[in-house]
Amino acid sequence: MALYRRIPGAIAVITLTNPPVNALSCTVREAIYETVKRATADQEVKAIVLCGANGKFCGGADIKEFSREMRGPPLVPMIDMIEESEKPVVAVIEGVAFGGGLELALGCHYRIAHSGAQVGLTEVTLGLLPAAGGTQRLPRLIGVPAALDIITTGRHVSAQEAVRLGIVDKVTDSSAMEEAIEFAKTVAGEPMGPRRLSLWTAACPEDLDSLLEGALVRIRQRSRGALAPVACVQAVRAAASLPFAQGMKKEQELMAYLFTSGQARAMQYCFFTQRAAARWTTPSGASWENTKARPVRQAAVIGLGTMGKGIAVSLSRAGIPVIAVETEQKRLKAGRKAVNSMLTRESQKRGLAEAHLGSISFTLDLRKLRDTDLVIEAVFEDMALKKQIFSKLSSVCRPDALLCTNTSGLNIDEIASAASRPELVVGTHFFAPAHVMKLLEVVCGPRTSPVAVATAMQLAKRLEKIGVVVGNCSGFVGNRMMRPYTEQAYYLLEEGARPEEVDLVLEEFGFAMGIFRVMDLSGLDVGWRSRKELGLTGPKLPPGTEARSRGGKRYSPLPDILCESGRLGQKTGRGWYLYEKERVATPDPWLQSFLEDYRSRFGIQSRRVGQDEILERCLYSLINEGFRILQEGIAASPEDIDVIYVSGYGWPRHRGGPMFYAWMVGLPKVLDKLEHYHRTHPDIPNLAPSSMLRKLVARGSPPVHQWRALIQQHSSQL
Ligand SMILES: CC(C)(COP(=O)(O)OP(=O)(O)OC[C@H]1O[C@@H](n2cnc3c(N)ncnc32)[C@H](O)[C@@H]1OP(=O)(O)O)[C@@H](O)C(=O)NCCC(=O)NCCSC(=O)/C=C/CCCCCCCCCCCCC(=O)O
Repeated sequence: MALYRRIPGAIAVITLTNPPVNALSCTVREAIYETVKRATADQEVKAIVLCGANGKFCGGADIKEFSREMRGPPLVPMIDMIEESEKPVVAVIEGVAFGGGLELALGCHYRIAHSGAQVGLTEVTLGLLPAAGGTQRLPRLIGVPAALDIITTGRHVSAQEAVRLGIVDKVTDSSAMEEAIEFAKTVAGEPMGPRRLSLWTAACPEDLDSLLEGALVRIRQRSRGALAPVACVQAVRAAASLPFAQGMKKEQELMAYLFTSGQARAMQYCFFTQRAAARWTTPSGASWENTKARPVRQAAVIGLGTMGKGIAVSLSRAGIPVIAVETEQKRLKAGRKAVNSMLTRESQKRGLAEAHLGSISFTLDLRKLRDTDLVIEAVFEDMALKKQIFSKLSSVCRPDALLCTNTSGLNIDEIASAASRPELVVGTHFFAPAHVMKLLEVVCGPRTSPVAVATAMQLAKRLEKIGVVVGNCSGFVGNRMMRPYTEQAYYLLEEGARPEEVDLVLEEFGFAMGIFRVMDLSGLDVGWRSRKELGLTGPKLPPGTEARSRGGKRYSPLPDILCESGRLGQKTGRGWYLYEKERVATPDPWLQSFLEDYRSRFGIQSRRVGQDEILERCLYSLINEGFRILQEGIAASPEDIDVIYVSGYGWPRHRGGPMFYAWMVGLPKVLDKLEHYHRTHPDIPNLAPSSMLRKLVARGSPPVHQWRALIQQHSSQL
């Protein structure tokens, strides 16, 4: 709703009241209409102040309403009505003014912001465009180049930048409300014509075409295949070249197109699932609601390799004092130097005073950890070493200290077995670079206690990461699903495809990088080491093992051969591609002839592999593993899997995540294709459709949010 009150000085104050973010729901829109009409009709009122309850102006349109039939007054005429008011309307921007919230403020004649506020036209992040006049008013207010950036990226703009750009008229450190009331009194009675943005012309650079073309190039690099940012560019072009009314018509047309696109649906699904991941539960009945996290006042990180450094920086940035431990003086010194320079860069980038960072001390002495609340071990992926550390930690740390292991796939339960308090051992799978990447898989072993899960999830929140609770299995959720995906990519090469063909298909799907470019970037030796560890290649491989088969299943030795010949990816200048100029991947003629030799050595008839087959085999095998993960209870819901893939594995947001994508494609189609590919490749068990997929198809392919109920009938590892 919107509350109306009249205050001394002939001012009407209208307060949007719809917790938690004062979204513009049907009821709120109705109330705005009514209260603005009341204020404009009231002879005693000379000016109107529009604000939001609880220190937040407005979080925009109510996103939940987008999936229902639209009811109530639309936003556009409501904002027009405000702009047309003869009495000045002053928006008080505290907290946030996002999406429709900022568009509402742009319809007001003045905007006063608190210094801590943020504004933005965030619709593009939801697969939409600012269709309540935002694409037409913002360019008129601040010029086409700045508006284009804000509209196509959806980025959050600080109050300081907003006043610099001219989005808001004034910023204050004290009460924005009081400031606005006093200001409203001074402009009461003035003509409002010059303040109506719809009557302005957008300041436009001479070479509009090259500005817009440049934006499209950046969009293609950042979010290939996404429709919304491209539509945003078209709408801004209309603002630059058409009268307001025609620009608004274009905005509405583009919105109608986006609104009904699957992409908007997928991105709104991502918005809600990301928030839902914080509401974790386990089948034992423990949940975010009934389990209290332990306070973390001091933390420690063991190991200052790539991951340890990033984790230490993340903790410090969250204001948590950290003790960083290494085993050798030389490594400690190098780690300290690297961490300190990362922190300096961080504080410069974020404008943080060093005082806001948690202090980091560096030591070789594990005994210094006796008072820490939480330890994150981040040494190499070596089970024996990790167990040794956990055994030592048990004797050094307080009995209630939480012991976390940063591993990308090792057995948490086995690590916990080395600790005297296995219930306080939890896996924290950070993603590299750990101070940048948003995802944190919180891995529960069978003995992990609810309080350990709650504390790790609370930590994720403090680190501004998206924590997702997962069960314990090799690779957990994310890396486990990557295996069948990468294996398919190798098999496709064996059968006739080239790395650049596979990558192109995946990049056109929306991944920033295809799988072969990703492998080259992270180093082919990462996977090689783990395959050697598993005895799939290298010295542990039993003599006489067939080159292309392991345990009766198809195996591709391609990546092993590449590693053996020193092609480890970007770092060695060659991998699946050639890197003559640093980081630029070029198809390598050597690889092409190597693949031809390989195929003839093993009698493989090379064929042209179509784009559909590349996409389906790679993605459906990954999705199929996702269904197995659900079946085994390693993930609590399909939504959790999707959050992991979108926030940690570069899955395009406009495709919603693998499980959502499967549903959008149609579960019967996914099943049908998997059956077909499994018939053609019976030696690839990953292609055999999972029973969960079959079950969902048999139940009529219910929407993703209904799967959880079906899954709960299976056993859970969480
Ligand atoms: C920064 C935030 C605002 C707050 O962050 P934080 O404090 O961390 O809290 P959160 O956990 O994120 O959120 C708290 C809960 O609030 C829920 N929430 C947040 N924002 C919204 C919202 N806008 N609507 C609904 N619910 C919201 C959130 O889910 C949390 O609840 P829960 O935990 O999940 O239960 C942060 O929340 C944030 O960033 N929010 C989103 C801000 C945003 O992006 N806003 C833009 C929204 S879109 C918009 O405004 C569009 C405007 C123009 C629309 C014009 C008209 C549309 C209809 C036209 C149709 C025409 C097509 C016709 C087709 C045809 O022809 O058929």
